[in-house]
This record gives sequence, structure tokens and C-alpha cells, in this order.
Amino acid sequence: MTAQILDGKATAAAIKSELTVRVEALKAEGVQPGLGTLLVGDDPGSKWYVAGKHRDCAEVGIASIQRELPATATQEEIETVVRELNENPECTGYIVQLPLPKGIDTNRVLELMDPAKDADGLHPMSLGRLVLNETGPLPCTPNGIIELLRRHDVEVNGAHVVVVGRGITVGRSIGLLLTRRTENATVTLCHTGTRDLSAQLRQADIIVAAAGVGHLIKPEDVKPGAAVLDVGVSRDGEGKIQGDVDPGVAEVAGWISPNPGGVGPMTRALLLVNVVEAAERAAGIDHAG
Ligand SMILES: Nc1nc(=O)c2c([nH]1)NC[C@@H]1CN(c3ccc(C(=O)N[C@@H](CCC(=O)O)C(=O)O)cc3)C=[N+]21
Repeated sequence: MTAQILDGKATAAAIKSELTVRVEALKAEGVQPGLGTLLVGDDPGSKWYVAGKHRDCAEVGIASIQRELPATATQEEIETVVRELNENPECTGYIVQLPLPKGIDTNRVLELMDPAKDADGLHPMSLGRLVLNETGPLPCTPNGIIELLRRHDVEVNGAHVVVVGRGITVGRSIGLLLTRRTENATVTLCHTGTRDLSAQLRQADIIVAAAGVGHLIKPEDVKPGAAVLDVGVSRDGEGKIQGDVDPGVAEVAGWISPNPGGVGPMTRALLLVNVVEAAERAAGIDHAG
């Protein structure tokens, strides 16, 4: 058996074409959504991601507001740009590209952001709202994973999802989405302290691999027919990017997300969703959909 593909690239394209329609509707109401990005330093990877986000914006009609600071920027200089973006009416949502340089208090920067403009869904206010079942921006990668499953008709309701990794952007937050009554999954959160990871994984109907450990998930860990989502990014001995899922898993799983081409494009698409929804909320348009 070879797993069916959870095609993130195609699904992200479909979401983007739906967003184009919503952006047109906003423009008809006189609202122009705009995504701001703050990039500090000159890490080539971060530059590339940020450029990709602005390319996505152009595709769906969202304006781009780009702010850059050198790697030597101080906490105060970064916070000044955050305040400017908070007040800039052209910026309806924004992200501070992570990680910030060493020595910068990241949480202090993020807490300074206007929660109404949080495009990542990772502001403490947004995460708090998620815990409290209130509407607000959702974390992009978890939301992208759920949307990817939904659009491929993979049953989440009643499923046992085993998540590997306790990072803020994926591991810690995805359980909050999956256990809402609308998703209705049962979630086990595993991490490096989990005693018998293989035993946990073998119970899973759906595996979310977000540990950042190359090829951590082996074919023998996977229940035949399970859906496996590869979120991980790490480098092998030769510096080549690899996912958390061993290629052999495709022979056992029922569904697999390629990496690249799976969760990454979905993260970017759901960022755009957050920008459009924030602009809709600000304009008093109700499109929770
Ligand atoms: N405030 C903030 N928000 C983020 O969302 C954020 C961040 N900081 N810092 C860095 C990480 C990383 N990240 C990626 C998103 C999409 C792809 C993506 O689309 N990757 C493509 C291909 C990448 C390639 O070919 O190199 C894919 O998986 O198919 C990758 C990485 C968002 N991040």
C-alpha cells in the first residue's frame, strides 16, 4: 500500500483563490487588508520566508508593509517598529518574523503587539481566547493541518491524534484546536520525555510530527492506514533539509503530507486567512465560515 498525498500546495492554492473573493468584497466596502512583516537581521532563510509571504499577499490582493532592522537592532528599536505597525491603519495584521536575534526579549515584543492585528495567532491574548473558546486569530500551522485533513476528508471526529513536540507554534497549541467540540478529537501530546514513544504512536489514527528530529517517525511506529503529518524541519549531516517522517512510512500510512509541499504552504495560506478575517472583524463583516 502507498499512502495518499495530503496535498498542501494544491489545498493552499484553493484557499488563496477563495480569499481573493473575500478580499474583493472587503475592497468593495472600502477596506484594503494589508499584511505587515518585521524582519530583524539578515538570516537568508528568514528573508526567503518573508519574501514568500509578500508574494502570497500579492496573489490574493492583500497589500504589503515591509519593515526591516539590522541584526544589531536594540529592544527599543524593535519595539518602536511594533508600535508603528500597531498604529499604522494600512497594516490590518502583521507578524514579527521569529526567531529574533539573541539578547532580545521576544515575549516582551510579542506582548506589545495589538492583539487585533495578530496574524500568527500566537499573541498571548489569541492563545488565551483559544483556551476560552472565544473567536480570534488561530495559530497558522495547527489551523493549516486541520484544514488539510478536512479538505481531504480525513476523519478527525473521534480520532486519536498523537502529537510529537511541545513547541509553542505547533505542539502546545494544536491540541487546543483539535479538542474543540467542532473537531472532537482525542489528543496525546508526546515529547522528548515520553517513555515509550513508539507505543504511543502505534495507537494513533493521526500523527502530527513536529519534533524537529529528522526521520524520527519510522514505518514500524505507524498503524496501517493512519494519517501522518510531517511538520518537522531539520538538517542532516550534509546540511540537507529533512522532515520528521522516514520516507518508508509512506508504505504503511493511509495518508501522508509531503515535506516540502504539505504543511508549509498551508501555514502560509492560513496566515492570509488571519489577515483577511482580522480586516473583516475590524470592518464589522461577519464571515466566521
Ligand atoms: N512569526 C513567525 N511566523 C511564522 O509562521 C514563522 C516564523 N515566524 N519563523 C519561521 C517559521 C517557518 N515558517 C515556514 C512557513 C512556510 C514554509 C513553507 O512554505 N515551506 C515550503 C517550502 C520551503 C522550501 O522549499 O524551502 C514547503 O514546506 O513546501 C516554511 C516555513 C513559518 N515560520
